[in-house]
Amino acid sequence: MAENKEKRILNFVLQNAVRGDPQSVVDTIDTYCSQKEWAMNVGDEKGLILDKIVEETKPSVLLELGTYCGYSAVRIAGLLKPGARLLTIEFNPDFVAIAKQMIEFAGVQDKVKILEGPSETIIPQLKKKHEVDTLDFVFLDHWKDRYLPDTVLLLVMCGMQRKGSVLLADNVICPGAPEFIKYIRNNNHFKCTNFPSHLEYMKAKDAMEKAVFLGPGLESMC
Ligand SMILES: CCCNc1ncnc2c1ncn2[C@@H]1O[C@H](/C=C/CNC(=O)c2cc(-c3ccc(F)cc3)cc(O)c2O)[C@H](C)[C@H]1O
Ligand SMILES: [Mg+2]
Repeated sequence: MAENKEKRILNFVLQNAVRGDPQSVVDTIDTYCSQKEWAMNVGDEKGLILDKIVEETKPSVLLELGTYCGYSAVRIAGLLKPGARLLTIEFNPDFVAIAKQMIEFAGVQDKVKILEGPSETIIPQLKKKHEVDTLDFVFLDHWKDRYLPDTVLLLVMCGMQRKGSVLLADNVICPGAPEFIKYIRNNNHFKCTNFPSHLEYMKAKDAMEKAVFLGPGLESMC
């Protein structure tokens, strides 16, 4: 297998983190990516915002779009109550392989299921194939121009958002997700909150956007 950055991150974790300890895996990735090679993990600063929102939402069924190396999947899984589960979608098989090993090393494999494939194919399968009724929490961190189409897909699938379910989007400043932001802030079925922060491991400004679904209006009753 080609030696690449993601493989080096995984190997650094396997050699330096504490097996079965999600926080140790997260801290070890942050150490590597801040000192050796930058990578697009949500990181330690925005990670604290993610932690707080997951903890206050107390979700049972969660979805992540864009697993990459599994950093946020491990971070989120470490906060989940017994029985809660995270589904994470990733279409690059090399990253699926990396994330699988990262998740298993962290000992959270019973809470996290990686769904391999493009989100636009997997999302319509969530109800029937993956027994998802509604989603309590969705973390958007995949290609930024896919945030909006996938949010609409999740809504259109009906029941994918119950009253109070939370969407959290990374990178709404850097690289930015302007179409998503324009849509979600103008949609009166969502209550939006912006969380200013910084790009992972850098000084550049970034932010996360939280959007709480207020429930379907009559016009969108399915
Ligand atoms: C079309 C298929 C869609 N459906 C899909 N279905 C399944 N999986 C998908 C889909 N689309 C993408 N993925 C996977 O998700 C991951 C992609 C993650 C993307 N993240 C960024 O681009 C980013 C950039 C920067 C950044 C900031 C500043 C810079 F200077 C440089 C970079 C920072 C950040 O925090 C960032 O998260 C993974 C690599 C990719 O295979
Ligand atoms: Mg990101």
